[in-house]
Amino acid sequence: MAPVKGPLTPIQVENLQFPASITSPATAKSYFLGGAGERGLTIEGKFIKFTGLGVYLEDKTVDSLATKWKGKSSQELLDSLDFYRDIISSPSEKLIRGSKLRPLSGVEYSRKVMENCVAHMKSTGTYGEAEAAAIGKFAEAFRNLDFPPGSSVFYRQSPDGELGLSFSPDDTLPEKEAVVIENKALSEAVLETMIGEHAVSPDLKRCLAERLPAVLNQGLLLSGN
Ligand SMILES: O=C(/C=C/c1ccc(O)cc1)c1c(O)cc(O)cc1O
Repeated sequence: MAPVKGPLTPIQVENLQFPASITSPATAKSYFLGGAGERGLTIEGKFIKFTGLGVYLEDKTVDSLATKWKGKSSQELLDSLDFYRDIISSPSEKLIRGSKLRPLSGVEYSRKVMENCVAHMKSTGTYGEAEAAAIGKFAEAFRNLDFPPGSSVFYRQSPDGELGLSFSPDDTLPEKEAVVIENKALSEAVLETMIGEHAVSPDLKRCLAERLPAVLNQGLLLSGN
């Protein structure tokens, strides 16, 4: 397939801007913005938005998704758990940005992410000793951190199972990763908990389903960064 071109735009989630593309300062690898959305919790009957999540994909992800999903409508994609599972397991790198809308401590934030990841891995029978150790490493990476509004966590997921974590005071991708955790089940679980069966951001799922048909059908033209 030719280099992807099409009408991909940046996305705003509350006051957070997610640019239409990101280039890694470490590897010069570029990713396009598949979708972005809010993650909130209902507390005492009120929906409170805590984070904005953006999923960045490599151009070659489009090729791997196109065979099965080209020509499908947004509603068909939204209704297909397999579509999201194919994004999660596609043989390409994904970069996820989780930016804070409200202050959260590293412990508070990571506890929620870990709870969901462990629940998912247990439900699929992939949670064993190696995964428990990987979760320990994940907790340790967040232990002494604080996230003011606007600060970000970047998750780099490689197809061979690396999970790279970077922490940024703003929306810029740091040159150096803080930690790399080698565990495929955990690496995939992070994205699964965001866009999979029990997704913490239905808004992000909807956004991916709305944007990707144009990319799958016409290719990508990054604009308005
Ligand atoms: O975004 C979150 C977690 C947000 C959050 C909100 C309120 C708290 O007291 C703690 C954390 C998130 C995520 O990005 C990914 C995931 O799998 C689960 C989450 O909860």
